[in-house]
Amino acid sequence: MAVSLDLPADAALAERHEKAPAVGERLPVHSAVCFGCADIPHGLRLASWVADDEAGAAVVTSRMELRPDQQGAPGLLHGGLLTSAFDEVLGSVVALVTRPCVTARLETDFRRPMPIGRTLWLRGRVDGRRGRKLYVSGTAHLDDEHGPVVGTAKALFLKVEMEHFLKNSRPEDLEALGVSPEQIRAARS
Ligand SMILES: CCCCCCCCCC(=O)SCCNC(=O)CCNC(=O)[C@H](O)C(C)(C)COP(=O)(O)OP(=O)(O)OC[C@H]1O[C@@H](n2cnc3c(N)ncnc32)[C@H](O)[C@@H]1OP(=O)(O)O
Repeated sequence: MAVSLDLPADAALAERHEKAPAVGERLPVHSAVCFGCADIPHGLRLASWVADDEAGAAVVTSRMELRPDQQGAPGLLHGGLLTSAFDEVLGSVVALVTRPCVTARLETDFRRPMPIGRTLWLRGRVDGRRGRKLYVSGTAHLDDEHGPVVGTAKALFLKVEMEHFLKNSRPEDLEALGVSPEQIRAARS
């Protein structure tokens, strides 16, 4: 049975970490090869900024230009790429609260077609936190931040330890980030 993505009544407010970027700051690319945020030809190339929230929760706004090589139906964005974009935006906003985290469950509702050549503005918010679990939600708007809603998402992210990556990621990618082969071997022994 699918686990609920609804915010539990006893979830705590999820504010930005004291060392996280401030409201208005652009988020740095978190990896030079990330499909979501890096400036690579085949990537989504999302640009993201920290946004304000009345209640003080962590919020991120992201922009995505819809390119001809991202089509599913003729002239329209492939649906899986909206889900990928939400994964990036929601993963980025969660990282303002605590890290590292991974997506455990992500649900997308496709509300309107998304024409190629237009711009998507996505917003992600950490609605609350309970232990390792972070409950997040997102909206995607066409053309500007307050444009028509074309998609919505809800997700659950889980905080993990660095061992998650030391045990599971490809060794050469870890080594490219400065992790030693000894650290990788120790985590896997
Ligand atoms: C600066 C960085 C910016 C990053 C932006 C980009 C972000 C991109 C994020 C990603 O795409 S991450 C890649 C996609 N995700 C994964 O590869 C995760 C694969 N899954 C796993 O590794 C494990 O299933 C996971 C770490 C998520 C959970 O395993 P654990 O062994 O740590 O958790 P456990 O099974 O003990 O479950 C802990 C709780 O979470 C719940 N849970 C676990 N998996 C769940 C799930 N899939 N759906 C719902 N609930 C889940 C589980 O029921 C339980 O609830 P309770 O504590 O209430 O009993």
